[in-house]
Parts: sequence; C-alpha cells; structure tokens
Amino acid sequence: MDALLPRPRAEIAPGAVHVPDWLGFDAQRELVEACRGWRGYRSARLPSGGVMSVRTVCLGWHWVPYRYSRTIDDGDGSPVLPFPDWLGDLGRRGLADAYGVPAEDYRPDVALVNFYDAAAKMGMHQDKDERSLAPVVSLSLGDTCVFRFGNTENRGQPYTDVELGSGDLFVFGGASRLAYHGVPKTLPGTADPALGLTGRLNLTLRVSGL
Ligand SMILES: O=C(O)CCC(=O)C(=O)O
Ligand SMILES: [Fe+2]
Repeated sequence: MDALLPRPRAEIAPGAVHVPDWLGFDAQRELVEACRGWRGYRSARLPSGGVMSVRTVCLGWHWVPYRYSRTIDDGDGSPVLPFPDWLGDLGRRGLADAYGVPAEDYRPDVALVNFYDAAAKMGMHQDKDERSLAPVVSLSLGDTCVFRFGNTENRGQPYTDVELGSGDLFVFGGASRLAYHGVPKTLPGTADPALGLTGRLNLTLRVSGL
C-alpha cells in the first residue's frame, strides 16, 4: 500500500498481531506467481448447503469443511498439492517478526490459498479443524480487504475491523488462536496494477497437528 502514510504494527488482541507492508513488492509478485501456479481453486460446499464465494486451493492437507484430508475428497480424489519448504520458511519468518521471538520450531504443514473476486467474502468462523494450537500466519496480496477479528466466544461483538493490504502479515495465536474472524468485504481496485492481480489472495499457514 501507499508508503505516504506508514501504517503502524498493531496488536489487535492478545496474540493477534498485524504487521503492515511486511512483504516487499518483489516478494509479493513472486508469491502471486506461485499462487497462479497452484491449480484446482474451488468454492467449497458447506454441509449447510451453502457454497463459499471464496475460491480455495490447499497445500499439504486438503481442507473439506470441516476436516483435513490428503486427497481432494470433494473433487477428483487426487492427492493434495505439496506444501513447499520455502513457504514454511516464510511462515517462520512471519511468526518471528510478528511476535519478535525466534520461531525455528514453527512447522506449518497446511496452507489455504484463498482467492477473492470483487464480490467474495468470508463469514465469521474459527480455524478449529487443526489438532494443534500453533499460531496461524496469514499473508495478503492484491486488493485490500476488511478483516474482522473478533472474540473467542461468538461471531458478534466485540470485534475489530482491520484493513489488510497487499504484503500485510497477520498472525493469530495464543489467547487469540480460536478467535472468530472473517472478511466482510474486499475493496476492489485497490491493488497496485503492477502486481498483475485483479482481486485478492490470502494464504493462511497452519500446523495441522495431524
Ligand atoms: O482471507 C483472509 O484474510 C482470512 C482467511 C481465513 O480466515 C481462512 O482461510 O480461514
Ligand atoms: Fe480463518
């Protein structure tokens, strides 16, 4: 995002840290290219009958609402794409920078790569299908979104709305690991055209504990 008004790093809730502009532009472009290379983005069908507006491809473990599998059980049954070592390195760096502590032991083995077109959003939910309570590391690319970060009790107030721009890092762990969160909207057209991405991508790195 625009460097004229640098946005400060902020602890949104205990264990939930927003680091604006964490990834430089070249790293963002490389990550967009990697996301383009992963194939199989699909809108997950929820047991409720709903279909997510976000399109997702998974690495390491495939997420089917609400469990993980090594195969695309809601698709053609093929094996999930591998979780690349370099993405684990990025996750460790993100965690270390967000919390200001070493994070060599952090070993994410799942990534959900979410694509939001101009109309996509994500309802308030907890990331609770993992058997580990290790932090979630989230990276955003392209259009800015409104990220709603709530409490661990329910989908409602209190929550804080944070704008996540391209290159922003958001980590939630500790007392916030099971906080409800969602994306009520993106802000279409806010991405830097030079990034070559129309819409928004978000990667959440997690430890499956599986
Ligand atoms: O797109 C985001 O920033 C959040 C994604 C998310 O919460 C999820 O994939 O579970
Ligand atoms: Fe989530």
